[in-house]
Amino acid sequence: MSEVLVVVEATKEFGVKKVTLEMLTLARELGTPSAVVLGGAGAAEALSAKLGEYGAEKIYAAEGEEIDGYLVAPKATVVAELVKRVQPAAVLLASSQEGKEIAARLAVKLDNGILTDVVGLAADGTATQVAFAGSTIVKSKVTKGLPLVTVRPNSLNPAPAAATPAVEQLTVSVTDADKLAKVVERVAEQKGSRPELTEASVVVSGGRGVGNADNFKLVEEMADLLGGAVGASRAAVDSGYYPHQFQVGQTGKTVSPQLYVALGISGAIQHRAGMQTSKTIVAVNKDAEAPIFELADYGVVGDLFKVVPQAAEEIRKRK
Ligand SMILES: Cc1cc2nc3c(=O)[nH]c(=O)nc-3n(C[C@H](O)[C@H](O)[C@H](O)COP(=O)(O)OP(=O)(O)OC[C@H]3O[C@@H](n4cnc5c(N)ncnc54)[C@H](O)[C@@H]3O)c2cc1C
Repeated sequence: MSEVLVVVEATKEFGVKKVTLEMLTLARELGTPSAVVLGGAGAAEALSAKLGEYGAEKIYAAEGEEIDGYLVAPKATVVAELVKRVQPAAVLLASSQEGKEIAARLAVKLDNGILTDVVGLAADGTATQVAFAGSTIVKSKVTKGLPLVTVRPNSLNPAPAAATPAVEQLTVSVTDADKLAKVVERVAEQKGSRPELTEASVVVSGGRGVGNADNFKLVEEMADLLGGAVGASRAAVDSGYYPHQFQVGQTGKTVSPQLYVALGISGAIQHRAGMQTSKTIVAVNKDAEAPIFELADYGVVGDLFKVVPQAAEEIRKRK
């Protein structure tokens, strides 16, 4: 079976991201998964056990300052060279900011088609995407080159399938043009005990209806009760209620959890763009005409300051 390249997303603190495990699971249905690790020295060794646990038969590693010290351009160059050499059946990247940018550059370098935000990929290269607030399923195929797709996090359940990957170090030869944007400093994001927003299986988001920054405690409390992450609408972020890195939507993060709870959010199209593929959507809004109710599986028309404490109380009881 042909190789399927999976470009690994990982963090120093938490290791391999869940979306990578999803991509390895998907890759096993298409061919033989090979993980591509692009990072600092020793990254492949640190990640190999986890990648093997989810079926990576091989790990291609491009490591060191040439890769880690710059933004995405060197990564795209390395993956493009690898694709030309191994001629994989498909290339999978995460639908993250970085994954999409590498994929776009790859498509240009290889003169290849690209599909983003894919939630499924069949062995014949037919990709599934979800559009228009989840109301339309789109089936598409790359018509030029190989299936080059970015996979939306939380699209499938990662399943382990043990393998013992051999690690192959790649020779990194990047051009000066790849080094035009250098990383000068890295500051670790302050993280609490909550899951990462794009990886969480439960997201509780607050909008302008939450009223002020202090009231966001209510949103946080609900998220903690459900073991979820906190999100926010742009209006909430712009009003200073919650930090920008938690914004969900077109100009924020894309989430696709099992459960999305929208508190005091109207459901503007730009907000929907970031959460419409959530499996179950619950909305609390005092306006029965709010567009979020067109999308919600369960809706409560009411004042969130009355509804949320009651819901929290009930969840606590059932716990
Ligand atoms: C180019 C562009 C990009 C954008 N990108 C994004 C994006 O990434 N993410 C995003 O979210 N938006 C984005 N927006 C903004 C978007 O259009 C909306 O303005 C925004 O989503 C509205 O946020 P909201 O629903 O919190 O606020 P509002 O639209 O003001 O809605 C607040 C809601 O809270 C309800 N409410 C008020 N008080 C209570 C209460 N006590 N209890 C219950 N309900 C209550 C109201 O009935 C109302 O429906 C973008 C806009 C543009 C033009």
